[in-house]
Amino acid sequence: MNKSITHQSGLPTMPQTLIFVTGNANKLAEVKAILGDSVPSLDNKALDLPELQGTLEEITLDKARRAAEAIGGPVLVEDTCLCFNALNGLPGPYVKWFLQSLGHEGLNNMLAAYEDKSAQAVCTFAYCAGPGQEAILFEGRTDGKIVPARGPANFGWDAVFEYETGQTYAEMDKSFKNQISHRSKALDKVKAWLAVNHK
Ligand SMILES: O=P(O)(O)OP(=O)(O)OP(=O)(O)OC[C@H]1O[C@@H](n2cnc3c(O)ncnc32)[C@H](O)[C@@H]1O
Ligand SMILES: [Mg+2]
Repeated sequence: MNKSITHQSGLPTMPQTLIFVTGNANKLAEVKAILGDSVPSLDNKALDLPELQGTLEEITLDKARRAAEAIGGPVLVEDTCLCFNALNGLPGPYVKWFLQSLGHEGLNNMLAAYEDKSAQAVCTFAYCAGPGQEAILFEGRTDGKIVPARGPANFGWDAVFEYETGQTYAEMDKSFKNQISHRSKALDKVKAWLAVNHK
């Protein structure tokens, strides 16, 4: 079994609306585009939840727990990491703060001392059925490399993450990004799980 998905059999089906808690409008747009009508009861709430420091699993589980407490019902959250292989996975879950402080150029400069510019984009969704319930994780990873910024700069580090096609995420058609991205790989697993467990 894929260790990033923890299936819980025998869970009751839950007819309530599932709330995707994110303060990030770009994430929301991609999630809607990828899921389409496959999860008809999905709604959104923009909360900027405090995020624990730790491994990406710990951070996402804690985020889901806090979101379920805030919403009082079933929630979906996700945390996105950008992991530089030369830096043993850093900045990882802290990329938001590195990007905010250093910009695209700074992210490139972090790798100036290394020949290895390879990186992984990692998306971890967590589903939590409600306050006090254990969350379930769904992970997707896409390999790429860090390059000087190319393409529109309106979504995070899209402009510095180059995929194997030679395009950065920012240079791609949105629909192509949504076929190969870390987020779409994680959402494939979410979709399959929700189809069985959340009707
Ligand atoms: O409310 P939440 O969902 O937490 O939204 P956020 O923007 O705070 O997102 P994260 O905590 O997951 O931080 C991830 C950082 O990576 C950025 N990011 C997320 N997904 C991305 C993607 O597909 N392409 C480029 N940048 C992305 C995002 O803008 C943040 O700077
Ligand atoms: Mg966040």
